[in-house]
This record gives sequence, structure tokens and C-alpha cells, in this order.
Amino acid sequence: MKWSPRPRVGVLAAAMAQQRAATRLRIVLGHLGCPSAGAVVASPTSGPIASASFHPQQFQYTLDNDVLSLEQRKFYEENGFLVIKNLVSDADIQRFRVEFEKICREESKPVGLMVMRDVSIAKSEYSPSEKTISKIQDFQEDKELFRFCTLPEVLKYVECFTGPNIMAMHTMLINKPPDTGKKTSRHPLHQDLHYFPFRPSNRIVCAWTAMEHIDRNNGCLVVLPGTHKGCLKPHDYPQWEGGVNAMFHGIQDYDKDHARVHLVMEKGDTVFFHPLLIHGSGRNQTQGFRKAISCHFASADCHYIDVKGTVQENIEKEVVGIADRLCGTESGLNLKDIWMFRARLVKGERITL
Ligand SMILES: CCCC(=O)SCCNC(=O)CCNC(=O)[C@H](O)C(C)(C)COP(=O)(O)OP(=O)(O)OC[C@H]1O[C@@H](n2cnc3c(N)ncnc32)[C@H](O)[C@@H]1OP(=O)(O)O
Ligand SMILES: Nc1ncnc2c1ncn2[C@@H]1O[C@H](COP(=O)(O)OP(=O)(O)OP(=O)(O)O)[C@@H](O)[C@H]1O
Ligand SMILES: O=C(O)CCC(=O)C(=O)O
Ligand SMILES: [Fe+2]
Ligand SMILES: [Mg+2]
Repeated sequence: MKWSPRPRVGVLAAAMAQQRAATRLRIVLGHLGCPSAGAVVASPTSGPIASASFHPQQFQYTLDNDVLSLEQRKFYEENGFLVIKNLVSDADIQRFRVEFEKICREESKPVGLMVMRDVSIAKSEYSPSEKTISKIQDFQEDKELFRFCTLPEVLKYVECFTGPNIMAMHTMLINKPPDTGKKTSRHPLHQDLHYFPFRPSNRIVCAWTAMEHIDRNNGCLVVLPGTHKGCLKPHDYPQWEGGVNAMFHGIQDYDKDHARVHLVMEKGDTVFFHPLLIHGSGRNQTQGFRKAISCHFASADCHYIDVKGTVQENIEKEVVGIADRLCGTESGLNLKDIWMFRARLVKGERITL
């Protein structure tokens, strides 16, 4: 922000008061997951501020550093995602595969890991194998898999969104199974912020790396460019005839005419995306298990929020319900406690998260 030369004291004081009010508004709207408020230039009380004395920030979704080109930065600001080709090596991806297979064979049992089967086989007899596990999450205690979250080539980009103090908040390896015909392999359109009780959203980013060639046939990511500029929308289970996986909440009222981009990616390509970006993934129409590994990172100076009374209340209830079932009792935990347990520092200093 620039001040006009030698402002009169009264003007300066008024401008500072306006700035404080705008900051308060920004904080309030930030809690609602509404980052577009970051560009507030109009005073909430007394009309617009003269543009000569108050310049809106040009960028709000990315931070100043030398990693992103101006073009890449503008692309993320505008679209809410950025694909970096060939970022993670084949050798690293092979190690993640090997460890995933060990977990599937139950030769490795990392503490805290959640194992998910597709809902179409959830109630059937099975022996754990690469063909029955559709997703693992919370692998923060698995040394091999957690290496993904510490790779310098990944963190270099993450820092453009989070700044230097970086927490790994949420980890997943998705093994999208061949669709059984019930279309349950789809992931409905959603915003990841729905699951997160921390803010501000602009300091959160997902890194999602393709572990093989991924296109529309095996269920690539689908994104609605620019939707990161909107607010957090209410999420619930879609009404799908064939059933929906536990916790696969979707947005009910997204704009059906909004442009969709199918992200075709090669092994090692990584997409960084904003937690308000509406995205999902389609059916896997091949016989292979489509693999991707991901981590949601946040700035260590993000803060937790209480989601009671907000659109996120339903997910808190469900997640706490699962925690209670796992503990075999009423755990007394809330969404914030659950996230604090799994959060891990990967760079810099642990602050508020
Ligand atoms: C950026 C964030 C984005 C996200 O977080 S997206 C959502 C990600 N979250 C997840 O993937 C985690 C969801 N999965 C889980 O929590 C667990 O896998 C889940 C569903 C609780 C099951 O865990 P377990 O307790 O190990 O499994 P279980 O075999 O004992 O089953 C318990 C009851 O759950 C049912 N179940 C299992 N997998 C399911 C599924 N995929 N969809 C719907 N229901 C499912 C299962 O049938 C059983 O039901 P019942 O109690 O017998 O009636
Ligand atoms: N009825 C629906 N309600 C909510 N989300 C849906 C619905 N149908 C599809 N989706 C989701 O919309 C996204 C895009 O679907 P789209 O049909 O464009 O692609 P796809 O399913 O990957 O490709 P294809 O149609 O070629 O199989 C996916 O995330 C999918 O899960
Ligand atoms: O299908 C995928 O890999 C994307 C899953 C996803 O968006 C999520 O779990 O939040
Ligand atoms: Fe997601
Ligand atoms: Mg489709």
C-alpha cells in the first residue's frame, strides 16, 4: 500500500481507521472462507477510498518470491491451480508405490493411518490387498510416504502459497479402483476447505502428484477454474443411485455451466491448488488402480476456528463420530483437536497450528 506524499494528519488518521476497518472485515470474511475479501478497497463505513492514496494488493493468493514466474503467478491468481510438469522423480514415486503395497499387505502398519475401501465392496468379505484399498490417509507417521511432504522440490513451490513456516496437515494416497458400474469411483465436486477448521484459506495449498499417466479414462482431476475466488459452499452427500463413499461430500448447487477443465497429467506432474477451488474426479473406466499422492500444506501461523454454527458443522459431526467409534467411547474431541494431532511441521517453525 502506498500513501500519497505528505498527507494531512486528518486524512492519514481517517485512512488508517478505514484500513483497520477493512482489515477487520477481511478477518471476519476470512473466517467464512471468503478470501475475495482480501481485495477490499472500499471502506465499509464511509464509501470508497480515493485510488490515488490506496492501492489494492495486486496479488492475494501467492506470495512474493522468485520461484514462480510472473505468468505462473498470474495463472494461479486467476485460476486457483497450477500444474508443474515432471516435478517428482520416478525413483521417488517407485518408493511410494512399494510402501503402499507393503501397507496393503499389512507388512507395514503406520500409527494413525486410515484405510478406506470403496463403498461398493465395503460390506463384503475381503483380504486387504492393493485391489481392495481405495485410499489411505493420515500417513504422517510413515517415514517412506511422508517423504513426499518433505521433498525440497515440492516445498519450494508450497512456500509460494504458505510462506516459510510450513505444516503438513493432511496426507492421502488415492488408489482409485476400476468402477464396478455403480459410479462410486467418482469423487463429487467439492472444496477441500469444507474439511478444514483453519484459516486463512489463502495460506493453504494442496500438492497432488500423479503416480502414473492420468486422464479422463482412469478418472483425472476435474477443476472449475476461478472458483477459489468464491466462498465456502454448503456440502452434503450427493444423491447418487449407486451409493457414495463415506465423507465424499459434494457441493449441491454449483454452476453446471461453469467451464470444467480435465487435468491430464503424466507420472510426476504435480498440481498445486487452492482449498476453495471446486474440484472432483471422474469414474475410473480402466482395469487399473489409478494412483496419486497428495498433501495439504498450511502456513504454521494459520489459526484454528470453531466451526459450530457454520456450514462445516456437518463434517465436524461426522469426523467426531468416527473418532468416537475408533476410541470406543465419546472422545470429547472436536474437529480442531483431531487436526492438531495429525499436523506435522515440515519447514521453519511451528507457530499456531
Ligand atoms: C481434503 C480432504 C478431503 C477429504 O478428506 S475427502 C474424504 C476423505 N475421507 C476419507 O476418505 C476417510 C473416510 N473413510 C473412513 O473414515 C473410513 O474408511 C470409514 C469409512 C470410516 C471406514 O473405516 P473402518 O472403520 O476401517 O471400516 P469398517 O470396515 O469397520 O466399516 C465401518 C462401517 O463403515 C462402512 N464403510 C466402510 N467403508 C465405507 C465407505 N467407503 N463408504 C461408506 N461406508 C463405508 C462399513 O460398511 C461399516 O458399516 P456398518 O457399521 O457395518 O454399517
Ligand atoms: N451428478 C453429479 N453430481 C455431482 N458431481 C458430479 C456429477 N456427475 C459428475 N460429477 C463430478 O463432476 C466431475 C466432472 O465430471 P465429468 O463428467 O465432467 O468428467 P468425468 O466423469 O471425469 O469424465 P467422463 O464423463 O468422461 O467419464 C467429476 O468430479 C464427477 O465426480
Ligand atoms: O480423486 C482424487 O484423487 C481427488 C480426491 C480429492 O479431491 C480429495 O480427496 O479431496
Ligand atoms: Fe479434494
Ligand atoms: Mg462423467
